[in-house]
Amino acid sequence: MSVDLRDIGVTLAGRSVLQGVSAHLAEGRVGIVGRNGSGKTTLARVIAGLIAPDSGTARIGGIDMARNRRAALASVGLIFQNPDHQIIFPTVLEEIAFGLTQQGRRPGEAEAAAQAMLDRFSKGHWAGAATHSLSQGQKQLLCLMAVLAMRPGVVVMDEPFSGLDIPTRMQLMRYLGGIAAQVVMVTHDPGQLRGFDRILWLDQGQLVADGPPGEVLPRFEAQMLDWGRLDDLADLTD
Ligand SMILES: Nc1ncnc2c1ncn2[C@@H]1O[C@H](COP(=O)(O)OP(=O)(O)OP(=O)(O)O)[C@@H](O)[C@H]1O
Repeated sequence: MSVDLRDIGVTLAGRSVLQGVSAHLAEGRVGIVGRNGSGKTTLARVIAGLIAPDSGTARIGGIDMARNRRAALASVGLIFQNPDHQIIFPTVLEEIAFGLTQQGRRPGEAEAAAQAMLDRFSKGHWAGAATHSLSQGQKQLLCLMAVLAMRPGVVVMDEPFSGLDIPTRMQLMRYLGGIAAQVVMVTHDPGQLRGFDRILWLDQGQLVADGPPGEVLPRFEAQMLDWGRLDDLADLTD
């Protein structure tokens, strides 16, 4: 799988949020970093097909999102920053099985695959649990399991680990390390990008660096620490 972004521009509510973002992403693990409001979530949504760019083209696996949206969407899964925006079913098993039936699997088969995904994370006992009764972190894990169960070619994740405890995070990172899908992950934590192949650094809607983690992350961290040392918070707002 690959994600091809050419000269992407996005304007939201009259404000330019992304400008001239171009990158051909063929690497297995791609991280997106940048300050609050730099456009990371917007870019993740463009890649996942939730936002059509105002200019430029986005292709997934060679398919132009604007021309064949259905085919492009079939190969990409998005894990939202806020799980409450993603969960729609009353029970955990239904939530995971739904996507699988949408892919054409029979209900019994979908439920068996959903149960297998739960077991994979030692959460088999969650099957009948009410989704609204889960904690935020548990909901986040549920969303991850639901998307991963569909085996998308590209998984786009927006701060997927923020609510997870350390053992669950480690378990999930190990799992992600082993899946065949291309992973595109937005995070504020460079520590989560160990082992990644490529990092995109966004600032004020533009790509300011694009390269291997060893090159991009030390510069990013140094810049963030420099800005963090400023006492005047007004200097930090855009
Ligand atoms: N629906 C919207 N309408 C108007 N402006 C928006 C909308 N969504 C995002 N923006 C603006 O676009 C800019 C980029 O937002 P985005 O959520 O992509 O940033 P981000 O890098 O993901 O931030 P964070 O790290 O805080 O999650 C921000 O200035 C934000 O206010």
